[in-house]
Amino acid sequence: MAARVVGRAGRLALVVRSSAVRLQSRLHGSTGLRSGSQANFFPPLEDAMLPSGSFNNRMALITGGGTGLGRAMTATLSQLGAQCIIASRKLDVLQRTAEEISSQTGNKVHAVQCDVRDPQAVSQCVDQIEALTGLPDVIINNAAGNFVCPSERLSPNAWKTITDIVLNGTAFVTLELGKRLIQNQKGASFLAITTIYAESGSGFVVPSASAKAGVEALYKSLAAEWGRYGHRFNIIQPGPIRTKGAFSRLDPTGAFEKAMIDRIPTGRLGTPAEIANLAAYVSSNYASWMSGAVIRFDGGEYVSLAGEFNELRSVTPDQWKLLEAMIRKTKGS
Ligand SMILES: CCCCCCCCC/C=C\C=C\C(=O)SCCNC(=O)CCNC(=O)[C@H](O)C(C)(C)COP(=O)(O)OP(=O)(O)OC[C@H]1O[C@@H](n2cnc3c(N)ncnc32)[C@H](O)[C@@H]1OP(=O)(O)O
Ligand SMILES: NC(=O)C1=CN([C@@H]2O[C@H](COP(=O)(O)OP(=O)(O)OC[C@H]3O[C@@H](n4cnc5c(N)ncnc54)[C@H](OP(=O)(O)O)[C@@H]3O)[C@@H](O)[C@H]2O)C=CC1
Repeated sequence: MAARVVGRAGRLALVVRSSAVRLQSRLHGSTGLRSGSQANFFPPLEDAMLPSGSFNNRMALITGGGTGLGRAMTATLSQLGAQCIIASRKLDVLQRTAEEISSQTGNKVHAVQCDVRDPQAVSQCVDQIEALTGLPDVIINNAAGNFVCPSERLSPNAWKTITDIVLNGTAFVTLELGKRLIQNQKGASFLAITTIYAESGSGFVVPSASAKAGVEALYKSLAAEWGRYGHRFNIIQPGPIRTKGAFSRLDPTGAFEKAMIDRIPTGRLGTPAEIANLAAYVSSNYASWMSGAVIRFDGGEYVSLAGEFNELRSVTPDQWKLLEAMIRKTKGS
């Protein structure tokens, strides 16, 4: 009896799988029933969302603002009236970005060299910022380092490098600015960019997952402790958004991109402009009651990965009839 049931279930699984695969390949090539077409329902809007002038007379520091998502956030804040300071290791990259954005928006963008792993460099960077613009009203901790690597291949220095940039770097920038802001009785909005796997953990990016989880604990803790000084602390967890920095280190051959898009319910990657709009909102006075928030911004990828029955999306209506009939026939336990 048991063998008959197992046999029938096995045959059904085969039928379900092979017809799903046939349908998938007819619609979308070799894998992924759902990628592509549903993305038409979710077009990315690229223009700045907040009213122009929302950041007039405000100073914003964006770490890692020379490239990728940090650059997009800088462009949006600058367009909305902020005077921005971008800080990271590569001064030439920062200066090029600063000039490009300033020339488009008409608002000054300052480039300051800083390795966030070095607390002394961070302190000197904040001295420079104070001299250039005064203490910032908006701080976005966006700088990060990452690469995919089986954990058994990680050297102690590889671990230290990622955790120093992501967790210690964020802590050094946040504490240095926080202390000076408190001394000057000035409030500010702090935002940290983490990732969806800060919550779940993830193999093959273990130093990054551990450090980003630490950043989330840091920001939630300070949201509770430093509200009394006028500081808000929030977190955005982005899903996949194409940047050279991330994709060259996490999917160097491009082999995983299609499978990744297939599991995103909105059927596409995010765009830098979309996350820039969210970061601008969270950092603006429109969000002055938001603190301690963790905002997942991933097109639905996290819940899609988490639900153990989500693969049933590939079951066809005819197969559902068959499955339902089998389930209804079951009596007792
Ligand atoms: C499934 C498909 C996925 C596709 C895309 C998914 C998108 C979703 C993404 C989700 C989260 C993303 C999070 C991110 O943070 S993305 C941002 C990535 N950007 C960066 O990393 C930019 C900055 N990175 C760097 O500068 C370097 O990559 C760095 C290695 C992090 C730091 O550079 P540097 O200080 O120069 O460090 P070293 O080169 O001296 O290396 C230090 C140490 O680390 C070892 N190491 C370096 N690379 C690797 C590697 N690939 N594998 C193993 N180990 C590595 C290196 O050997 C050194 O150790 P040791 O001295 O012991 O040799
Ligand atoms: N793109 C994506 O899909 C996702 C990205 N994220 C997060 O978004 C943020 C931006 O990533 P993304 O734009 O994709 O990648 P990038 O590689 O473009 O950005 C990382 C930035 O961090 C700076 N940086 C690295 N190390 C240091 C350091 N020691 N000191 C100061 N700055 C440093 C780099 O500048 P420099 O080399 O000049 O120092 C670079 O500008 C990161 O926090 C990342 O974890 C999270 C989830 C998904």
